[in-house]
Amino acid sequence: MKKKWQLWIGGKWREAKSYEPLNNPHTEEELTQIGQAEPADAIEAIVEAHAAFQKFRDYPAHARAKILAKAATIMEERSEECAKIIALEGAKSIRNAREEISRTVQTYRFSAEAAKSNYGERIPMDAAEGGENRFGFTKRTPLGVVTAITPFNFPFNLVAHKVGPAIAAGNSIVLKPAEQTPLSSLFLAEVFKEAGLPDGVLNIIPGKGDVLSEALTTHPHVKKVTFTGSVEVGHLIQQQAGFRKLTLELGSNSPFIIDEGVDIDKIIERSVMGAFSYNGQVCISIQRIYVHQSLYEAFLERFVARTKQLVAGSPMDEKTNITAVISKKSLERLQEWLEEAVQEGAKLECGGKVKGNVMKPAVLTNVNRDSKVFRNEVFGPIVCIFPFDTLDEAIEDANDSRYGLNSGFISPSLERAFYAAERLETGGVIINDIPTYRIDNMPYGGWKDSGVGREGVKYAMNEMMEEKFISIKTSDE
Ligand SMILES: NC(=O)c1ccc[n+]([C@@H]2O[C@H](COP(=O)([O-])OP(=O)(O)OC[C@H]3O[C@@H](n4cnc5c(N)ncnc54)[C@H](O)[C@@H]3O)[C@@H](O)[C@H]2O)c1
Ligand SMILES: O=C[C@H](O)CS(=O)(=O)O
Repeated sequence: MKKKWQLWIGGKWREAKSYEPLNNPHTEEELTQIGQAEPADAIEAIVEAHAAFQKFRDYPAHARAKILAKAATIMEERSEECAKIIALEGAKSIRNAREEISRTVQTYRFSAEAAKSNYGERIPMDAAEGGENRFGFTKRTPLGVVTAITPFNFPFNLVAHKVGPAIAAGNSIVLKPAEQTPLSSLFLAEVFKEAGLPDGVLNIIPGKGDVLSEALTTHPHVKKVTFTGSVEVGHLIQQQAGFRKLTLELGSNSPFIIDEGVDIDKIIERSVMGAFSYNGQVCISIQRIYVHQSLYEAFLERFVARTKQLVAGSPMDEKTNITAVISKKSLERLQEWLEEAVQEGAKLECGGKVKGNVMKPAVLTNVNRDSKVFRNEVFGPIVCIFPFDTLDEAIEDANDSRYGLNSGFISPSLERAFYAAERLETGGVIINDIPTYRIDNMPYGGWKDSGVGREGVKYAMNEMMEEKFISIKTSDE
């Protein structure tokens, strides 16, 4: 590991004015020092990106695809090294970290394919009087400089969901990674250099969000801002970005409905993983489980029993399920919300104890619907379980949220599945599985406060392009 990391601007490492230590959230040991970009560095990166775009916009699709495919292969070859980076800086269990890397490789491969599939539409001009002897079509063209601000929890793959589509479209990028997990992004400097990406197309400037936000969202060269993170910061960015194109991938408190007639033995493992994978620090983590009254007691008993078996330990240990949450601040908030929920009437069925920065996964029942663990996004190892009588009641409860990213519904009845799918107010409805399901080519994004726009490589790429209509008069007759 390098002793310190500089800023990656215009295809070169540049000295930062100041450096801050990056600590391992599990051991609290210092890993390295990270250069902190200032607004002037952000502007320099934007100017470099703008200059690089002037040539990169004309790179043919096959050349962009080749760079992306090569980057994917380099990452695949170095996948264990990448997984260790996530485990060290994000305290993600090494098994989950490996899964993230294998998805990241695929996200870059999807991006390589998307680069070659930028189709337009032929418009039937003669459908309107006056449209005879004209040929009309649409074409999508790149925007220019895209700025990307990313969260800590999937530091390779959620960055890939921005960098991959941006390069596929022919844009240039300035990336500001999360303060907690900058190493995963800085690693890309080497990967894309080796893959043949021209200097200046990808710039990486770690630093503080509030310090860099204005430059990244308001500079005249910036044509699109793509943000993944909390609702609170998303709203600030939306206010700053004005009329610029904007994608906001924000938080949620995902519901999972388990209908009558379901074989619960088949879903316990998946439900526990959906609630507690990466300590619940996943935007589509299961936060609220609604179980049909006829299954409630049995489900609760088995869910709690399996939760108690989860192994807490070091992220580097192959057996570990539960690790340190990302920061002390986050841990304190989780403890506060848990205590408050219990004071407001909830029953703590298991978990909640804290050792070091690790919280044992907590299961709550009888939760008051005004408690923060119900209303807000928990983003930690706490899940709430409720019984329901009728399907309408479960759907109404699931929709009782300001968020709407993914929901899950499981039922032996196709009719009830379609009924629920029509009525659940979320960007994705995952039938017969948990809401935590995502593959990287599916359209993905939120309703309500969970966001604006869609990712999932092809969808993100389309939102990083401008559509142009071209009409050609083919004859004077
Ligand atoms: N919908 C999705 O696809 C998705 C995916 C992952 C995470 N998330 C959400 O992200 C959140 C957790 O991640 P986090 O803690 O890193 O989120 P966060 O909002 O605290 O930080 C995200 C990014 O925003 C930056 N930032 C912070 N303050 C800023 C400001 N004032 N202006 C501009 N940028 C600022 C941070 O430095 C970081 O890079 C959760 O809410 C989670 O649900 C959503
Ligand atoms: O944290 C939210 C992520 O979008 C989940 S996933 O990595 O895309 O599955």
